[in-house]
Amino acid sequence: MIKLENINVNYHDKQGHILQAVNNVNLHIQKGEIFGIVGYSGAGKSTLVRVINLLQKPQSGKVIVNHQDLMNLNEKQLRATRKKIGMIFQHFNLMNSRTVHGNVLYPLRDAKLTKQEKEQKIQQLLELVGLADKRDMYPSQLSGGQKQRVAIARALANDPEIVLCDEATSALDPKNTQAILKLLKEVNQKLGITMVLITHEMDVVKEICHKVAVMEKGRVIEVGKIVDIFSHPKQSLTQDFIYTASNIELAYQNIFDHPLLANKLQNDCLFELHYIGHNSFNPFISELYRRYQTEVTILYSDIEIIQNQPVGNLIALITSESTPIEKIENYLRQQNISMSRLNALQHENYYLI
Ligand SMILES: Nc1ncnc2c1ncn2[C@@H]1O[C@H](COP(=O)(O)OP(=O)(O)OP(=O)(O)O)[C@@H](O)[C@H]1O
Repeated sequence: MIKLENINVNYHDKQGHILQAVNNVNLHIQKGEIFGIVGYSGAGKSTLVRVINLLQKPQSGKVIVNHQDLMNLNEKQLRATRKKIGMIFQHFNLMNSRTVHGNVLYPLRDAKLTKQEKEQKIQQLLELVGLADKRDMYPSQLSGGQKQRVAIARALANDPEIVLCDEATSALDPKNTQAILKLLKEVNQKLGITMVLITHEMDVVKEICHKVAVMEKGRVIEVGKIVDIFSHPKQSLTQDFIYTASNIELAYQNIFDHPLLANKLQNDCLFELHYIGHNSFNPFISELYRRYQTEVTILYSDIEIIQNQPVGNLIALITSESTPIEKIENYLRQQNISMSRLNALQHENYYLI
């Protein structure tokens, strides 16, 4: 559906220096997917997402949407294509002088529909986003979450095939964030709209995306299905993002600060285990004891359901007197449980070895 090939975007700063905001990016986004692009501020996410509808023209590369290279379109063709790509912004970008109804009507001003058809459409959209009773209100009379609902209705007015969401929930409180993510998911499922969602919050990605690309300094450094990325992140930046979206970092702090654990940490091996799918329910801890008389003390554990798959994380002390730890690692690997040993003595800056 969307193919970005070798995209490069450069900016010039006031001193005339070139800044490479997007550096040779290749992405393939399938029809009907919710695709997340995550990265810290300045990574190039907004620039990249604006390339998809050519609001930002790249210096080089191909932007292919529905088998059409947008770089080859003339202005009129591009305007028609852009109508099929809706956009939602962090700060809603509503017109304050128009009512909710007026904001949703605006993108329909040139549509080849009768007045009655337009009214019917607006009514349907306002019902979809749960704002039918607010149609005559002005943006200043709405909460942030309600404003974003208006923005979503407006983005859907021209029956887009793609919706680009630029930090759509970053200005909202946690409750409204959840409600807007739920609505976006519904829109994706009911209308089959492909969504590209940029954010600096891995929690948002975890909640609704099917796939994610991680960006750093203009480059895509890792891309994959959510479950794979969360269970086996390859890059340390990806791991950082995942840690911030879980309680694992706090768990480490508590573990290393705990006076009773300090001695134990000197003698026993501390491990981080990750597993996905059915393994989350396998009684592997009792199995380790039965097979190898190995004791596992769980210091932290959680199981999340990501894209309908259980994903488990565990921090545990493993005491194995008679069996070499390599044998245990081997056994767990056979169960598709990945295991990393932590050097507990370096706990100021704990690290995986
Ligand atoms: N119009 C511009 N002129 C010059 N530099 C720009 C322009 N727009 C963005 N940049 C720079 O390009 C880089 C990428 O910016 P971009 O906004 O795409 O990143 P981002 O990941 O979306 O960040 P944020 O989450 O803060 O919006 C940054 O260093 C930014 O300062």
